[in-house]
Amino acid sequence: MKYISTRGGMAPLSFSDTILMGLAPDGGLALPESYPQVGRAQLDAWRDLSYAELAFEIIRLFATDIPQADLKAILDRTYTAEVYGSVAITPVKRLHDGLVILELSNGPTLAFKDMAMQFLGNLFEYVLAKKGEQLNIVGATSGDTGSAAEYAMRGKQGINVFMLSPDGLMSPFQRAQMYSLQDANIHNIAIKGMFDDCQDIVKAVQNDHAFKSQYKIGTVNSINWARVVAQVVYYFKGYFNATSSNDEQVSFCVPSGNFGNVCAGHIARQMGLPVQRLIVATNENDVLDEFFKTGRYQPRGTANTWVTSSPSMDISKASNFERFVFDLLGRDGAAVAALWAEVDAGRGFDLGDKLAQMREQFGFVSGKSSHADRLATIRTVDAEDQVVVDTHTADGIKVAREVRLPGETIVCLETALPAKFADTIREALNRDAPRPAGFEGLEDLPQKVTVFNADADAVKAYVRQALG
Ligand SMILES: Cc1ncc(COP(=O)(O)O)c(C=O)c1O
Ligand SMILES: N[C@@H](CCOP(=O)(O)O)C(=O)O
Repeated sequence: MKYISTRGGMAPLSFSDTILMGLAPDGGLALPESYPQVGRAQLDAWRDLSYAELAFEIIRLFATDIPQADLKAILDRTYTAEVYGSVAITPVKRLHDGLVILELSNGPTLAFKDMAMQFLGNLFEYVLAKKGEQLNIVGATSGDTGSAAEYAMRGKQGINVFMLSPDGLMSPFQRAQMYSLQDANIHNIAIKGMFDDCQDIVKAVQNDHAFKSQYKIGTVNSINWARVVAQVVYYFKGYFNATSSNDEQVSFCVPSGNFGNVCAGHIARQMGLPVQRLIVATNENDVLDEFFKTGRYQPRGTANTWVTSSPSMDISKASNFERFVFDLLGRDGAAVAALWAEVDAGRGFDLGDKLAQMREQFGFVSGKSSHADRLATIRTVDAEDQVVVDTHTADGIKVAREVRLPGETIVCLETALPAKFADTIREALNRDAPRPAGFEGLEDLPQKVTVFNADADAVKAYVRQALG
């Protein structure tokens, strides 16, 4: 399997080279030349596999340059009950009205990011050792990618992490999770701005080809194909867990910001997983909801991106959306490059003529949620089902209930645990969120962070100095 760029300007690359590359040299994102097709016989054979076995069956279709025994060993040591709290890895629970919650947040940092990031940490270690190389990651987070990456990469040989986060905008728990790490290979940089400013800096660093090659810069954001492919696995597992036969169809409702999670769902559907609809749920930052309702894609600047109580989705420029548009446009890289030139010029674009195709061929629908909706959903799920959900998962449940069709099975992706967003849970329920063992006193630990303006050159100077 070889990888190409969404902007059409990259010679095909192997899986291992793709995951070390980050952004493609033409500024696009990597995708496989085609999606492997999974038929009924394969689904039947996969239904009862363990999570690690299923991950192996799926990822080996994409990671064709890694010897199978090595890939299997990496996956066996990644998806364990010790790391994810149970042998099920991603159990499901059913709400009284039949909605299914797919638990993705039982990993070390209490968010769905651990599902792919733990794999990426082990994969980087393996690939770097084979190639005798090192990697310096410059990443961006709105709250959860950062801690998941730092926990997955801390102490790893040949890897340094420089993680940019929006200064003062993450929850106190999220800040403490990242900034309390004192490992020598972890560098936290708070940017005076929002997540989109951080991600713009990451892309500017990636697009400085001389700097990128001199300092061996890589990514852990969903820019990195390995993140997306590892997320494809839990759509298959969620489907098997939520159904009793491969004759059934399900829909997935996905709290969305950078579009990486639902992009993995789109790829699972393209591979042949029986997915009826992919429901994109946004918070008040509703650029994606606007797109799926009107076809108009108009990313907003920092001044028009709101600080909300589902802060990890405070994103107005969804990186992975480009991967979906590439498929929507029949994989025409030149057309994608032209659309993103419009985006870079601040004009956005209009694909209103493709609305029917988005719904019928690709199964996408969307909805949005507000602070009041979030609080109401947290309260009703607690009262009716005795389950406390986090603010982002609540956005998904709200939208799923709003758009659900008669008889439709909707799997709502749980993207974080409520302990990470304690203030809003207290506001909704008038009591504290349950806090998993091991996180007592987290916010009282000493913190280490450097603050910069949203300036790519300042970040590059910091990286240069830190690497000596
Ligand atoms: C808790 C939580 N929910 C939802 C999202 C949105 O996911 P995505 O950016 O993959 O769309 C994020 C951030 O990515 C998150 O951290
Ligand atoms: N919500 C994310 C934003 C970055 O998303 P990614 O999937 O591209 O890493 C976060 O928590 O940082």
